[in-house]
Amino acid sequence: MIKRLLRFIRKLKPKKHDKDHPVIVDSTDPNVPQVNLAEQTATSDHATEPSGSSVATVAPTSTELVLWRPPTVVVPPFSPAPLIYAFCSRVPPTLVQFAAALTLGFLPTIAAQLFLGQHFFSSFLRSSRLERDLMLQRLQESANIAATLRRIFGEGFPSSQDNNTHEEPDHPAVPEIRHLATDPTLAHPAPMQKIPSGAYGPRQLLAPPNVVPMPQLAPINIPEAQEIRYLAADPAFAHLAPMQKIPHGAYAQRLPFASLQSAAKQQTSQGNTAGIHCLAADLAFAHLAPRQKIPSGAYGPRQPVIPPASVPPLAWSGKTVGTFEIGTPPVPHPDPCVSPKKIPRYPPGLGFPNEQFANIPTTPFIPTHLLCANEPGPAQFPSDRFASGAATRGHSGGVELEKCAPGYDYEDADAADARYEKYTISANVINLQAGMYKYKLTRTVGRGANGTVWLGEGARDDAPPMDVAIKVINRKRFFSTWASDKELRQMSTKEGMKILEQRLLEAGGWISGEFSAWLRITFENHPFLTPLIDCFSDKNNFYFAMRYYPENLRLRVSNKACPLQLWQIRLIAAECWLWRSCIACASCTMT
Ligand SMILES: Nc1ncnc2c1ncn2[C@@H]1O[C@H](COP(=O)(O)OP(=O)(O)OP(=O)(O)O)[C@@H](O)[C@H]1O
Repeated sequence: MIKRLLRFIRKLKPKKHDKDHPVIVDSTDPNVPQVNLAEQTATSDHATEPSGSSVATVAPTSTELVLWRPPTVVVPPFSPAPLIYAFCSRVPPTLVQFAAALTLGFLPTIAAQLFLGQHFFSSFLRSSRLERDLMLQRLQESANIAATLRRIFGEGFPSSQDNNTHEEPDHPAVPEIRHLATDPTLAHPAPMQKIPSGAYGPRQLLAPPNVVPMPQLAPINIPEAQEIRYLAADPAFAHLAPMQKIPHGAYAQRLPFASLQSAAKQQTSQGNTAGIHCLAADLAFAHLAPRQKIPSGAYGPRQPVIPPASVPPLAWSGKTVGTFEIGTPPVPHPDPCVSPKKIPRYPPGLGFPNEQFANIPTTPFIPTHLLCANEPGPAQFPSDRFASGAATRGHSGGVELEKCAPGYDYEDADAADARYEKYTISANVINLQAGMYKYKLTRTVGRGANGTVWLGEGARDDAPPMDVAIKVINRKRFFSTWASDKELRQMSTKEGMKILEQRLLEAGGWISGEFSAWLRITFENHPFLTPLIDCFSDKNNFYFAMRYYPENLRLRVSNKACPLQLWQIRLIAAECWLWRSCIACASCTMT
């Protein structure tokens, strides 16, 4: 009796569904997304019936691997189902479907499967719609990143179509998900990847990937934010790099961009640069989120990586960079035994040089005061510092710098250490000496809104030379960009002087702001912005010395000797974009 019962139950058991079997989709069901239907019908061989019930033979796609598929049945063409649907429009469609299946002669169990399947299918689709919205949002962010990339790298940057072909070939996730699902050591990610149990058969141990073994290195404590870089640069995991670049927790919360932005602002105000890195990585790889939910540690502890010999040292002559880094590494002092040069606390003051500029009138307008970060505001600013009568006109086109106001000892200022001392030009090389440092400026490398950047070699007696870029801001030219010609011409009047005083304060405030922002960047080891090495001034110019970068991003990308991968560029672009979007807030806390 029991045996007969078992045989009967076995008979009732549904047949294992076959991926080649057709799927019944009901286009009248509001829970079935029309997009999917359209895609399926467009890409598959199918017979559509007038009622909207269609039978589609769908080739499995990468998305289907994570989709739960309802049990499948074959619906013969010209089935009476449409008629039944038409007459029973008041009955819930799933029940109608159940009845229809029975009418068509299906076993009750299969009909029931269809009924249940419909429920599962619709509830799954609801969650999948969320995924799709998320995906759309991520795509939008990707588009923004792509726009940033194009802004940085110009039109030479591959379009999004090229991106897809490089980064996401047809079905890159399929073997990966299979591996994860079948690998017992990684079985724990499976539930998060929505892979139904047994979807890929019994889980089997995979052979280890064929990679060069890593030399055994002492484990080091790598901050979370760098994990992504190490993982991708690690030869043992290089095969995972195109798909697996997710730092720990990056997707714990999937943040929309606005939240990312405010989180970045918060991290910035706390000086947490590692946090910003993490957020940037989240942004850069968010498009992978729906498919990539691999918890940290899934691939064992990360190891530091010795850079390939082909990676050239970036800037410091005679020095190699210790690890393969994408962003701005902290600038090492040329000689670790020598304590870094003290950077002046305040920017040098704003004055007028004894130099000829056609647009500057000869009326005496002689500021004698050095502007500092703690300068009093305009109301308390001593108006007598413009010693209109005291100026001596050295020549027809310019004004001379007056001596410092009595009581103001320039030598006492922090900037005094680094003050310009010698300035000679020989054989097209400009020699500068500022404190213990000597600089040889050989050529200009760029021009910005406020000054010119020179390439130079910086040296001090007790340390090896280093490449530096020196931004030279000419005082007079700089000030003339703050005060209009008309305002400068009015300086003989009291009102005109007031305006100029205001302009002078604004200009000094800008220099002070630039200076304090740079100091903060330097002392906080900012990940994306270059630190200040030295800062000094003379009566003509302000000098800001920083590390010299022989390549800009565009050149770096096209450098064939040490090419950047698309994901690295993507990360850099995300960092730029995120940083740019919150720099306004950052600068208000910087200055
Ligand atoms: N550290 C550096 N190493 C190499 N080249 C540099 C460096 N800094 C600047 N340059 C070059 O000099 C150009 C001008 O730089 P600068 O910082 O003056 O630009 P900017 O930000 O437009 O100026 P500003 O800050 O006055 O608005 C850059 O476009 C770049 O080509």
